[in-house]
Amino acid sequence: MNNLTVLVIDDERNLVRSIRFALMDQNIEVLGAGTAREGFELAKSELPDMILLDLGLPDLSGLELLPQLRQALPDIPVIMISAHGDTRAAVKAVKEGALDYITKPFEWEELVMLIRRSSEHTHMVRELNFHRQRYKHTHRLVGNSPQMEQLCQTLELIGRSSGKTVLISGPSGTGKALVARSLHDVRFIDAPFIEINCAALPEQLIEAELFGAERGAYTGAIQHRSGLIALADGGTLFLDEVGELPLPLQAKLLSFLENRSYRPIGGNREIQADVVVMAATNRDLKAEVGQGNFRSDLYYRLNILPINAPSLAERADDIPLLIHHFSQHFASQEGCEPPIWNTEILQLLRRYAWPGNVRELRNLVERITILHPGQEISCDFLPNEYLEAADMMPSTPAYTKALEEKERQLILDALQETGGQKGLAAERLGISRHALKRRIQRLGL
Ligand SMILES: Nc1ncnc2c1ncn2[C@@H]1O[C@H](COP(=O)(O)OP(=O)(O)OP(=O)(O)O)[C@@H](O)[C@H]1O
Repeated sequence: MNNLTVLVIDDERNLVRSIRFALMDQNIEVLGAGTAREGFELAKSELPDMILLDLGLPDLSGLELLPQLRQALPDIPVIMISAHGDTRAAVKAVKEGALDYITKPFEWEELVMLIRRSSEHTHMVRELNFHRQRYKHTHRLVGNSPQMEQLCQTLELIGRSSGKTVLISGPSGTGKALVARSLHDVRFIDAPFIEINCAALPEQLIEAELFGAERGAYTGAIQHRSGLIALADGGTLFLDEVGELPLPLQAKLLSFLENRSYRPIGGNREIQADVVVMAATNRDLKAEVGQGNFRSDLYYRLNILPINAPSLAERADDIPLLIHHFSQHFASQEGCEPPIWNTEILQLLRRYAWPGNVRELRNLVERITILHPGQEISCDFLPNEYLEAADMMPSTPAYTKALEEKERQLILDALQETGGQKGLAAERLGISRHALKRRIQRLGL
């Protein structure tokens, strides 16, 4: 772990000393304060990575100091220290903004785990805030890998240009629709964003949807119908899956892109529309041109400002951040606690190939958040296909061995401390009994 600084606000000097001693070999520096006032001043001057705050202090109670700390230093997580029988107050503190609580006397491993978790949490929150500040308009796109930074920069540049035609390419589920929406947000404050999926409707309907139709233009057209281009006037028209557009309509779209005017079905006058056209495709349009499925003139007309949405495997560095983001999102949607993903599973998911890209990741996180709220998530929670696929991926043997060794030691310690009682040991490790059994078998213990 990198150097961390923890401020312990507790009037038991011995406790501060033993925490300092216990955390020494973890590279964690411990500062101590015996009163609320002293703690508050030290927190402001030293800006520790987290604060351990006792509920009972001589001047103010921990519950009284907590809101002051949250207000002055909202980025620093606070973990409450409670004595036995004081759980109710600790739970109240968590409701009022503390990240967690720990009960005296501590289990040192539990304390280290709590500190580690909360430091990861803070790190993620800071990363997300930093990213959102940097690219104000593209804040919907989560990720801070070099690929995403590059993408956000490109979006800011194109969004501020006067370019009116953009082609967004990339595999399915990489966020092309989100890219289009972010680009729209860079350029417009309050303008329509109109979307159509070219693969979802038959040819005749797409034509009527896009260009509109005059009354009596075809059977069933009993009144004049405005098209989506008219609705998008002054804003953006987003053509999703443009590669699926039938050839006759490709010609009509090309004519619109060239003249920025069109004729509704059955109409005899040209209508002007000031529209930014963003088209997205998961096909290789150039290859489609070669095969005669896509008009080359339309391809070149669309491809003036190309944007490439990278696959998730290409930007695996973003996976932990995306998992954190979606866990928070679904937990707040469901009104539950987000699950806690352990390091092992994050490593495994970084190595997985993600054929369904961010959409697949989002679905996985949704499922796990709903089924296992607030739980610590290890690889045992993953469907088999992930384990099998990740097993096939190369990982360094030294890494795998070190991980196994660590796991073996943790399990042996837990079993020894609980006199070999598997149920208790599993509880101590924060995993299910079944998961513990599987690991014992796998590690040949
Ligand atoms: N960088 C990202 N940050 C946050 N959410 C993302 C990101 N990329 C994609 N998503 C989410 O993943 C899901 C799929 O994204 P989207 O529909 O934009 O992909 P797409 O490339 O347009 O897919 P398709 O080609 O299948 O239409 C959406 O729920 C979207 O919100």
